[in-house]
Amino acid sequence: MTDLLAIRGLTYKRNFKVILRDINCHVESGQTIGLLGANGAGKTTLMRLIAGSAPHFLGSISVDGATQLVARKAAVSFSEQTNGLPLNLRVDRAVAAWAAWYPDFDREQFELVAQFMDIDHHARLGSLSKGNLKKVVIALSLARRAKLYLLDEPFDGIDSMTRKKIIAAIIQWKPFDATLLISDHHVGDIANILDRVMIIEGRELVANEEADDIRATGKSIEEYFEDVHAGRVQHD
Ligand SMILES: Nc1ncnc2c1ncn2[C@@H]1O[C@H](COP(=O)(O)OP(=O)(O)OP(=O)(O)O)[C@@H](O)[C@H]1O
Repeated sequence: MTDLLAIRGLTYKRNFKVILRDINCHVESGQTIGLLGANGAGKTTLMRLIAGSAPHFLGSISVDGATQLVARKAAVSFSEQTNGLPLNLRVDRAVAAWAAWYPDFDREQFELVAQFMDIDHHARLGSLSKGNLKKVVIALSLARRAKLYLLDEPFDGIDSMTRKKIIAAIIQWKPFDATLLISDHHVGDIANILDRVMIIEGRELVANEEADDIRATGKSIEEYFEDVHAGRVQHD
């Protein structure tokens, strides 16, 4: 396996405040990674930096070997990119817009995911419930043929049946060699599908572990996260 994502010495400030400090990590292709952290830890900010939506930082970020903003943006499908879609747009128009904007958008893939998640193509985005809008966001994000998928809290405010559907869609449609980074603070939902766990705490990346190494200690991913959060796990 090769490094799909490499971050070196990443420090990011906003309004003179350090949001992330000296983040270093390497991620292989094909992995599903849980990016965990309490509210305000910096998960969304890290995703924005990786996706190229926050351009000014110290250090380097490379996705599939690309460090330049345009190449990085092309390699990453980030769920937050859908935030720019007007709420009066119908789902089928949003799909057309995605197909026009992203050359790697695969309509057939979208239709498969949409059918699986019962997405209504004629509904306007603004008329959808929170859960149904999340489904559209996930389907649009997964339908790009990207190297790296960044899903920012895909289960926030979602009922358990819908969560299960979204997780099943993720497992079924993630390309084998693509890497998926999912941020969450409810670890339980995604624990079983994770290959790797990263935890941000106190503005730093304090854990970056193989999920199986954690499981081998007899702890669940959730218990491990709680231990790190409570300072019960020593890190370098
Ligand atoms: N534009 C901004 N200006 C100043 N500070 C910001 C800005 N955006 C985010 N922050 C701060 O950066 C920190 C990290 O925020 P971020 O949204 O990345 O956290 P998060 O881990 O995604 O949180 P949550 O789980 O609540 O979504 C927070 O302290 C937040 O207040």
